[in-house]
Amino acid sequence: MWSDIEKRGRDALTRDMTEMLESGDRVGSFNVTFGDLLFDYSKTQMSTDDREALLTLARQAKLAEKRDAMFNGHRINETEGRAVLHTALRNLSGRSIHVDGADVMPGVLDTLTRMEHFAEAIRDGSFTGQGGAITDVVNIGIGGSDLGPVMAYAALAPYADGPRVHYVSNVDGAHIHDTLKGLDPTTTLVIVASKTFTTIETMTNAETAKRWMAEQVTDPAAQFAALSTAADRTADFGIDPSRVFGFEDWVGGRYSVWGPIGLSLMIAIGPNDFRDFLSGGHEMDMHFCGAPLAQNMPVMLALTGIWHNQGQGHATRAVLPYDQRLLRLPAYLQQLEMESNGKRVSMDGADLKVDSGPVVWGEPGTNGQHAFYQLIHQGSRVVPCEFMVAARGHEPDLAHHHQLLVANCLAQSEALMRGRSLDEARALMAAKGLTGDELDRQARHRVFPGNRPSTTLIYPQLTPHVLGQIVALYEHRVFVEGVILGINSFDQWGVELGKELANSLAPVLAGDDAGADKDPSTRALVAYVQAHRA
Ligand SMILES: O=P(O)(O)OC[C@H]1O[C@H](O)[C@H](O)[C@@H](O)[C@@H]1O
Repeated sequence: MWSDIEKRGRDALTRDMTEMLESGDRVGSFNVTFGDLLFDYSKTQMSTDDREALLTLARQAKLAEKRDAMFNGHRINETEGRAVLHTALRNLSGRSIHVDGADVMPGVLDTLTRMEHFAEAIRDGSFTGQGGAITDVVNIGIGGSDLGPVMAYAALAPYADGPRVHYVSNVDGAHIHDTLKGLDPTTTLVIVASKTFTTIETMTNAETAKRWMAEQVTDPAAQFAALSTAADRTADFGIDPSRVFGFEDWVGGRYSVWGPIGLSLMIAIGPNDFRDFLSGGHEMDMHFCGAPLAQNMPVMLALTGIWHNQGQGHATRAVLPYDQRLLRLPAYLQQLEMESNGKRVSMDGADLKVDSGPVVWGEPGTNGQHAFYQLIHQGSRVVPCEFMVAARGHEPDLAHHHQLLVANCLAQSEALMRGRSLDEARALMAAKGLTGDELDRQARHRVFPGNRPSTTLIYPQLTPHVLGQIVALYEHRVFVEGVILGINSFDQWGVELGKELANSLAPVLAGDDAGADKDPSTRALVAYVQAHRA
């Protein structure tokens, strides 16, 4: 089956997308609408037959069964023996969900209610710091305990009417130093967000924040809250259980923004808007579970990804939101997609027969246009581009900005597809008065090969509800790609080795260990640091 997809994908590389669009009702057929969203994948080289083959691939991978197993709490994360139920965190339907016979929903909803009371108390000033109402919230976390709330807080800035929220993730002291500088410890709430409550970066930053607060506050722990699955460790840190919001091991870190890890977002935008975010995600869940595969947005987004990556051999994918407030979405999706599907063995431990998930990268438009789009248009490698844009912004007075933004977004996908031929480039140079060899040479630099694929996701406006739909769309896309690749999208063993070696290097850097087991290159780098750090 893979050989068929690979052959189809490679054969299609020379197929003319412009011609494909002219024939039949490709525009009407190569898109999916759901709720507020329109996903257009007509500017690709995928034919109707190819799409059928991809759908067959999905069916052969038992996609529907595996999807149902996830939603029904089966332990599909086999290498960690865990269920995968981030969808329960946004299940506002009243449906119960069982893990090993026990309904998890009462616990989920109870925690949601506790979060809402706490968020409201901060927002209305009934919970105060030792110097008065909370003005600033500092969320300390990394990876999944950071990227989701960071991304969503920026995305939903128009809805933020609570205290300011700041995010500290990096163990680099510069991050916490620059964040705390200028904050008043007596009116700051620190949230320590860590599923495991052992992550070295987070615990180091949390201790530093506690010392900072202790300089001016008699009871620093009273201005700390914790989000974690490890209640015992939060207690050891000194955080009162009334400000600990727990979750279960069936919430993966990179899928955790919907639950307690989203507390900073909830404090910023308020519980009602947070519920809108959840309901957007939940609607996408219902769509994913109910829509036929060919009209299923996550499925078609995933199959387009498989087509471009494994089928056509394009090793990267660019995510290009024409939405400045989605500036952290590419980083969020890097964790979601690459930590989930960057794996070279299948569920049973055998080597994958095809490449694992692609390298994901991107920046908001229009900024990227003035930076890396050169390569996207004229480089020798093809980069499938995933554009996204809102029909309207949040600034009615600046509607002309938004119109320019949308025009640029649509123009880029048009330019990628259309390109500019040598004849067209020659005509341009002739019009400038060039002739002979000079005309030819200058024209060649101005050729755009075109026929480069892209997809576009359009939504009316970036509301909490729409953001919920988009994030859940991408989560399920990752799931579908993982199922088709036959891998476990829910573990992350690939991050462990570096952590272990960092732990063993710390005493070497400190000079307490000679580092005899380290390679010559690493020893030389250590020696450099030791010589220059004084
Ligand atoms: O939430 P924590 O337990 O602190 O984990 C934070 C992050 O670190 C780990 O190394 C994983 O790579 C991430 O998936 C996780 O989100």
